[in-house]
Amino acid sequence: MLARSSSRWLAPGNPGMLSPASSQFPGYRRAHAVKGELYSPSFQRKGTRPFNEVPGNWKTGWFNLYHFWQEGGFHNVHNIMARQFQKFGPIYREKLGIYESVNIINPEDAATLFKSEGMFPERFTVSPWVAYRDHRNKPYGVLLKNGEAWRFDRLILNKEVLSPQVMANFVPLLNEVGEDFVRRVRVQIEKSGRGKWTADFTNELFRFALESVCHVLYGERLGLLQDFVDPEAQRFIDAVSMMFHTTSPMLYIPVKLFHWINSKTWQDHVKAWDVIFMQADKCIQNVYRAKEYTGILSTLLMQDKLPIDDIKASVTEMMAGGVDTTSMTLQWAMFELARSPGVQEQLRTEIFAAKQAAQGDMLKMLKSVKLLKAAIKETLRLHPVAITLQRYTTQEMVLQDYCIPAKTLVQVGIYAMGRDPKFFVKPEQFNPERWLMMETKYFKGLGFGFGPRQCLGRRIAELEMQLFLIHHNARKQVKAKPEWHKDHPQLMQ
Ligand code: HEM
Repeated sequence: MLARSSSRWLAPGNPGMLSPASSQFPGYRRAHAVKGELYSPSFQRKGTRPFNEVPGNWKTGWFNLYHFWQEGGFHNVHNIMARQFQKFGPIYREKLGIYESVNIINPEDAATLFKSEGMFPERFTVSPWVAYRDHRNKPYGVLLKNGEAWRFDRLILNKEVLSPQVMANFVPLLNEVGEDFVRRVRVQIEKSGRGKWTADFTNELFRFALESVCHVLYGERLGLLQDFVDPEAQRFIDAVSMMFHTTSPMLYIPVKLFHWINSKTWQDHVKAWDVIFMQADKCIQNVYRAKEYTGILSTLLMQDKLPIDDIKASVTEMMAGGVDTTSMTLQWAMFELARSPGVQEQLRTEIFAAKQAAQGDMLKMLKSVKLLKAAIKETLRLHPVAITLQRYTTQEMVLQDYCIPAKTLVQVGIYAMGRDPKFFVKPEQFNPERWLMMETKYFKGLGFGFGPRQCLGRRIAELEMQLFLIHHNARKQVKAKPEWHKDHPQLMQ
């Protein structure tokens, strides 16, 4: 049940967000590190070491890719990367298939990178996602755009999706779904007559997450928390999983090749995106019919600041991005809490006190659950949705004394950083309090990315997870069986 999600959103190894060929936007040239001719390898600032001396295996891309797949490839990328940092130190250069990058782990280096990212930060290109849109002639949303076009859309979307002013609109919508989920679990437990409920919890949480994100996007309930689930909605969930699943094999090899030979992976990828776009389109059509304000989509449509096709593209991306991200994080949070009964007890005490003080005012309550927020941060430290954050350097910079040319793909290994004792004391321990006490959190809490290109759905995700965990932990503590996991070592990986 708690196997690492095969559908990680945005990792390097996990595809991440991507950039289309942005040559369509004048004045903005797509940065791409792969092509050696974009920089001079001999570039070097005084007193620093040249780029070609960065340690790592970056001379044999195809050989490395072969080894990468042998070691479990995409599904093991987090461990492979942590090992590479141990082998080469805090910076290494690698080439996998056609992609080359410089990988860093040190928070100070992450700060150097992000502080210089400029107005148009750009991530790793997830070529299969772009290839699908080009194949079906669909517009890119904010996830896939770059340059001026990205910034224009992003600033408008930020106001409706990320700004503190709109949070109050989301709380009742997400609260309702969180309450319903917990109610459903209790009903199922009672119905079973055994005091427990056996279910495919991953899928239950997928349904919860899709229900939540759709409620804020479309102001509509899909009815996914009922016993009978619309098969179309389940198809959407399966399609999101399939879309991620088929992305990884096509990451480091030119997608054109898969397309050209019409491989099964490419066919499945196209089918998955077709279902995602079709379902999103259906939801969008329903909002057109609604008469009153309902959710983010209708606000964007009423404002009329973005072309309808661009709104649809970004809303579709948000719908697809809002499923396995929050659901997997919640699953990991519950796993960590279950094996740390002391922390769970503290959380319950905090939630109980906040509830008493807030007297039904959810917004007020959310302001006073610091440990809960820290627990989510701690979950993302140990189990980040994205294994790395990526940026193309906008200028020459020095990292760990090495000169890194402009337009180089640099990946911040946030999974490896989160588990390194140099940056976190006793990193293997789930200890949310570290986020409340730590003197410096400088560039360490990067689960949602950083800067103007950080996760657009961050506030929605945070609220959704906080409200879920509030309802999940709102009951009086039933004495937990301590250290049950010792009997289940396979769950400890
Ligand atoms: C636990 C939940 C989530 C995590 C950990 C997460 C993490 C991330 C990360 C790391 C990025 C890349 C940021 C960067 O490069 O600096 C990202 C981007 C993005 N996320 Fe999330 N995400 C989550 C949930 C969501 C949800 C619920 C939505 C939609 C409502 C969403 C929509 C997006 C979009 C559209 C982008 C691309 C933004 C852009 O390129 O401008 N995410 N997310």
